[in-house]
Amino acid sequence: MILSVQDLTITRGGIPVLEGLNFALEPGRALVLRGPNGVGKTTLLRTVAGLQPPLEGRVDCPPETIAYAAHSDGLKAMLSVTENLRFWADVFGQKDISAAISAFDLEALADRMAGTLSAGQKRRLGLARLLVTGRPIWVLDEPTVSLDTASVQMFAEAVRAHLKGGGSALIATHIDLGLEEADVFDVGPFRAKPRAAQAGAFDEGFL
Ligand SMILES: Nc1ncnc2c1ncn2[C@@H]1O[C@H](COP(=O)(O)OP(=O)(O)OP(=O)(O)O)[C@@H](O)[C@H]1O
Repeated sequence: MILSVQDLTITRGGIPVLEGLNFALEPGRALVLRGPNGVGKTTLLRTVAGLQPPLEGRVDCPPETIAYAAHSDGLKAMLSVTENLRFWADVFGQKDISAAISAFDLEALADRMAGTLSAGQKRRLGLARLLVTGRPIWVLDEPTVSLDTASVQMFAEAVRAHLKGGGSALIATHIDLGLEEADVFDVGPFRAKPRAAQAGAFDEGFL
């Protein structure tokens, strides 16, 4: 499944933030989004994931092919690690959670309630969820926040395995993931020129 973005202009709070974006992401490829704080990377990922419409242009890719991991982990605090993964596997119609547990070294934590995990352990569990979605296109917003060096490598290995299996990944990050095979797209030059705010901003619900 190819993700294609054409002549995209995106808004936040009704104000255009990035414009004239064009890129494609093919199976087996990773694309790292770079750009300074506040430039619009999160807004771009939300638009690609179908959570908000673009102001102009289009995203060609069925939203049901995308697994989106936002800043927040979205874990169920009162469920165990295993129960969290089973829950998400059920949502996505998948059966096997063992690969997700081993890819993110969660065996020793399998019976712990998610709410009792450390920040980095929660992040590992949040990322392990990607593996139980069965979805080919991963759209990831700052996936390595709270991760130590070994866990960043673990994450990079999981992405690499996903690419080898024909998946793809669009990742906004400020750090070096050690994914030499990834392409890099600096969105900084695509800052939108000032325009009047659009009426009826729709994204306040995401605050
Ligand atoms: N509800 C809102 N109303 C108005 N402006 C907003 C709203 N939410 C975010 N913004 C602004 O939209 C711009 C784009 O934000 P976004 O989160 O997409 O940036 P980012 O590139 O992901 O930043 P970072 O690297 O800090 O995560 C920022 O300047 C931000 O202040």
